[in-house]
Amino acid sequence: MLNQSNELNAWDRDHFFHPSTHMGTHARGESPTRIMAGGEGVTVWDNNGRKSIDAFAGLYCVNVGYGRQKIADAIATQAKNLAYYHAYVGHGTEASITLAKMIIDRAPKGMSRVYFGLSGSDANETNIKLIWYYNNVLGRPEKKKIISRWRGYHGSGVMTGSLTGLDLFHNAFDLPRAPVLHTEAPYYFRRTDRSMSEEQFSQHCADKLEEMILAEGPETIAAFIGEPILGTGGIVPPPAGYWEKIQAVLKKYDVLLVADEVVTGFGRLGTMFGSDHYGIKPDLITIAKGLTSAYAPLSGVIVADRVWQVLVQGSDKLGSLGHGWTYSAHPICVAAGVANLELIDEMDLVTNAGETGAYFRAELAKAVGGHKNVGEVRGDGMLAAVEFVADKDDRVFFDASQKIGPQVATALAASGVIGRAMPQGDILGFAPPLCLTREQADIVVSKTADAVKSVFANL
Ligand SMILES: Cc1ncc(COP(=O)(O)O)c(C=O)c1O
Repeated sequence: MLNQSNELNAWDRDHFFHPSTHMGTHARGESPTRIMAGGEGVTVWDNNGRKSIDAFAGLYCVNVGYGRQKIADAIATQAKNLAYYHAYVGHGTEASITLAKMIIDRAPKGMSRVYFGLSGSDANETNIKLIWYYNNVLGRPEKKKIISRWRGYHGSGVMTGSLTGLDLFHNAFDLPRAPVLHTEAPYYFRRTDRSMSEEQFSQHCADKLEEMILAEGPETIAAFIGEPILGTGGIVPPPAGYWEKIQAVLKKYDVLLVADEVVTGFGRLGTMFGSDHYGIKPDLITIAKGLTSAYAPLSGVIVADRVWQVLVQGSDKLGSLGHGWTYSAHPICVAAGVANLELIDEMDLVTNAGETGAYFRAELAKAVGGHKNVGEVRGDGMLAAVEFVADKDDRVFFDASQKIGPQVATALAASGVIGRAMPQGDILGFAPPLCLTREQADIVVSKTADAVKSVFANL
C-alpha cells in the first residue's frame, strides 16, 4: 500500500472517477483533492494530518460520529463468523432479523416489514416497483404515475434521478423519465407571491398538487414521494400546515405516500423519524444513512401493514417476488445497523439532536442572521442552512455564476469546519453528527460568521 501523497494524488487524478465532481478541473489538477485518513467523534483528518470539524457528518450520514469501537467490533465479528449469506428464499442471519425488528419497534405506527438494500437510491427504486406491483395486484394497471417535488432529492439512478427535482441531476442525462411528474417545492422563502402567509402557501402547494392529479386523471396517479424536510434541495422545513394539507389531497384520490427518510430517519430531527415529527402517516418509508451511520452501506424500505397485505396477495397469485439484490440484508451491514441503533439509544442521540440542534440553530441565527446578505437562517433538529441573497429587502438572489455558496463553504473549510454548499442556490448547509456538543456548535458558528464576513468583504 503506497502512502506517498504525491503518488496517490497522481493516481487519483488519473484513475479515480469521483461522483459529483467537476471531471475536467479535477483531472487537470485545477481543484483540490483531499485524501481522508481518520476520524473521531465530530472530527476528521486527512493524510497531511489536517483536522476539520465535520459539520455535515459526511453526507448527513455519520450520525453517531466517527471512530465508534462498538460498531467496528460488530462488523469485525460478523466478518469473521459469516461475512456473507444471501437473504433470498427465506434466508436470514441473527443480525438481519434483529435489525428488522428494531426498525419496526422504532418506526411510526402501522409499519410491519423491512426490505433491505444498500443505498437510498436503490431503496427508492424498490419503492417504485412495489407501488407498481401493488396497483397491478389491485387490478389498477393505469395507476402508475409518481408525483415528486421540484427540489426533492431521492437518488441519482434512472428512476430515482427522475424523482429528484434538481436540474444538475437531470441535465444531459435525459431525465426525468416518465412516469414521473414534479409539483411545487414547499419552499416558503422562495414563494412567488410574497404576500402569502405560511398556511396560505401550504394551501397553494396542496391546490397545485390537486390540480396536477385532476389534470392527469386520479386513476393514473399511484404515489407521492417527499422528504419530511427538503434536504439536498436546500434544507427547507415544510411551511405550517403543509403535510396536513398534502395528505388530505392524497387521501381523497387514493394516492400512496412515500416518506423519504434517508436523511431524517433515526433521530436527525430530534425524533426517531421525521414522519412522527411532522404528523406524516406514510405507506412506505425510505431509510439509509442514519441506519448504520454509514459504517457500512445499508438502506431499507419500511412497508405499512396495509400495503404489505396487498403484496402478500400478489405472491399468492404470482409466486415469489421477482425483486432482490445479491447484497440485500448483507450480514456485515446489518450487524453494523444493530450496533448503531443500540449506540444511538445508549448515547441518547435523538434527544441531543433536538436539544443541541436547537441551540446550534439559535446561535447561528444570532451570529449571521443580521448580515445584509443573509436572507434566511433555517432548519430543524440537527439540520441548518444559511441562504445568501444579493439584496435582503427585495429578496434578490445572486447569479449562480458568482458561486457565493461555494465561496463561503470554501472559506469555512479553510478555517477547519466542513459545511456544504447545497447544489441549487447560494445555501450553506449543516448536518453535524448527532453527538455534537454545545462547545463544538459554538466553534462552527463563530467560524461560519468569520467565513461569511470574509467572503462578502471581498465581493
Ligand atoms: C432524501 C434522500 N433520498 C435518497 C438519497 C439517495 O441515497 P444514496 O446516495 O445512498 O443513493 C439521498 C442522498 O442524499 C437523500 O438525501
